[in-house]
Amino acid sequence: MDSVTLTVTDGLAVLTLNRPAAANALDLALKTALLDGVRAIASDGSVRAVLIRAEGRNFCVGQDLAEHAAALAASPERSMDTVAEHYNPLISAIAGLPVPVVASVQGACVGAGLGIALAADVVIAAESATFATAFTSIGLASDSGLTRSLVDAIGAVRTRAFLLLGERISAAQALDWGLIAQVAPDHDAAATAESAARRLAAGPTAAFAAAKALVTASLPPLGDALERERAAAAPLAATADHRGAVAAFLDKRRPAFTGEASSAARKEAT
Ligand SMILES: CCCCCCCCCCCCC/C=C/C(=O)SCCNC(=O)CCNC(=O)[C@H](O)C(C)(C)COP(=O)(O)OP(=O)(O)OC[C@H]1O[C@@H](n2cnc3c(N)ncnc32)[C@H](O)[C@@H]1OP(=O)(O)O
Repeated sequence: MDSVTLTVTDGLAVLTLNRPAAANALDLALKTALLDGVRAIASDGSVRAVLIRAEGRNFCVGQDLAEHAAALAASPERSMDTVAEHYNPLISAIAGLPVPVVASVQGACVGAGLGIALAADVVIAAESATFATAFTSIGLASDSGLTRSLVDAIGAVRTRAFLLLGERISAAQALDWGLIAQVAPDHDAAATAESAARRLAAGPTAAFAAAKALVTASLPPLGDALERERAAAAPLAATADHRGAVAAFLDKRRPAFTGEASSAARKEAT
């Protein structure tokens, strides 16, 4: 089964995460296929709007932690290479598309899955959808551009709390915070998102591109945030807190954090 499907009809590209049995957890195959899909869309001049959606109960639960545990065991330092090789290029490619991008979210939208959704322009969620950052719960800080997209959407104070407390919020709360554009009944959400994307695909594409570019120019550079997140990830991957939290998740038990400083923090302190 393909990790991703991509169709283009009447100017609308529909990119589907297709790993429902794993809650669309991002393994190497899915990350690679997503990046290839967005790059194919970027080079297809016939595309006038994009819909990012997912098969199954959950939109995306972020990095596949089983795969990550194996990478950590092999080489903690190298385990974060995927941030530079996959996550950062993927978020940049989505955010850099000159056409309107709609994300249709159901179920859990977590971690890098939240980063993917917020790289879109319009997020339309099913009322039972939930949103979480999850990073600090596994001893990481943040990635997928969320330190820019969250601050842009909900402000730095709420972003800090969202990252530090690791709470899981409802679609209604996300709408109230200004994190997403619309909430629709569960039975209607996918159709609502597709209808919005089809409307955009039939709209004034040049004007949409200009509007996107103007808003982007008013924000801090996404690339800077992605680079800071990448630099922060590797030292954290080497901490016992991170390794222990990933193991605890896979063992379905609560992690016990020691609070040790990362090697980078230790170096800075000396
Ligand atoms: C060859 C090279 C390979 C290199 C690979 C290296 C990887 C490097 C990683 C880089 C890290 C930086 C980038 C990080 C990106 C991130 O996204 S970090 C955040 C990762 N995501 C999480 O931590 C979320 C963990 N999951 C949860 O918190 C909860 O599951 C949930 C999403 C809030 C949903 O909760 P709930 O509704 O209660 O369902 P659950 O029962 O918990 O889960 C359902 C099943 O899905 C499985 N699952 C959920 N999340 C993941 C995941 N991220 N990875 C793998 N599997 C996941 C969960 O285990 C359940 O499975 P079953 O028990 O089999 O039903």
